Amino acid sequence: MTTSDDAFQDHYPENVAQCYGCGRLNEHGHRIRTCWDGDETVTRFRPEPYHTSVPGFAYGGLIASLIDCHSTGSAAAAMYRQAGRDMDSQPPFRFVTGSLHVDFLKPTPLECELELRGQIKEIKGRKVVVTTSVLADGVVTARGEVVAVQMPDSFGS
Ligand SMILES: CCCCCCCCCCCC(=O)SCCNC(=O)CCNC(=O)[C@H](O)C(C)(C)COP(=O)(O)OP(=O)(O)OC[C@H]1O[C@@H](n2cnc3c(N)ncnc32)[C@H](O)[C@@H]1OP(=O)(O)O
Repeated sequence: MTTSDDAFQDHYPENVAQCYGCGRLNEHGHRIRTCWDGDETVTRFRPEPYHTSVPGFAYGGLIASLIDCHSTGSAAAAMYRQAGRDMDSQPPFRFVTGSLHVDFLKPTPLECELELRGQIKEIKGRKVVVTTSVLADGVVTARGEVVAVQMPDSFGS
């Protein structure tokens, strides 16, 4: 059962909850948590000092990683929402990243909480396209677009 305090990632089945970006079971990962805010999705994340690129600013790979997992989580939630289904219902919708595009618009400061806001651009068949903005103190510093595709049964074989 989904409650208003739950993050999408709280509902990932254990076999997809190890992801470095979003897996709640990965103690070394970012463990991002994403929720709906109306028709947008929101993740808040505070970088650590070791996420540095240029001193004082966040590493671009971190930003890309946050956009990636924020967007795949948003894709899954959007698919459940479109189907009128609870995120714990079966069979699960599991998404992987087909494509990740990131524009770094401004340096992203390290010492503030980042807000990621996602919008569902398209849902078509097994594909969901999500656009995600990264905001630092209300200023958009990066923008990404992710094509998330439902994991085929043959994934990895
Ligand atoms: C609650 C549980 C949550 C579970 C959530 C779990 C969260 C884990 C998040 C992990 C995030 C990651 O790092 S995932 C790890 C990194 N990613 C991967 O390893 C994925 C590796 N790639 C693949 O396995 C495959 O290429 C796939 C699954 C992405 C796509 O292969 P496919 O399944 O054969 O796809 P296919 O039928 O050809 O295409 C379906 C549609 O997607 C489009 N499409 C496919 N690939 C691309 C692409 N690279 N760029 C653009 N678009 C693409 C096609 O044009 C088509 O659109 P149309 O013609 O219908 O319009």
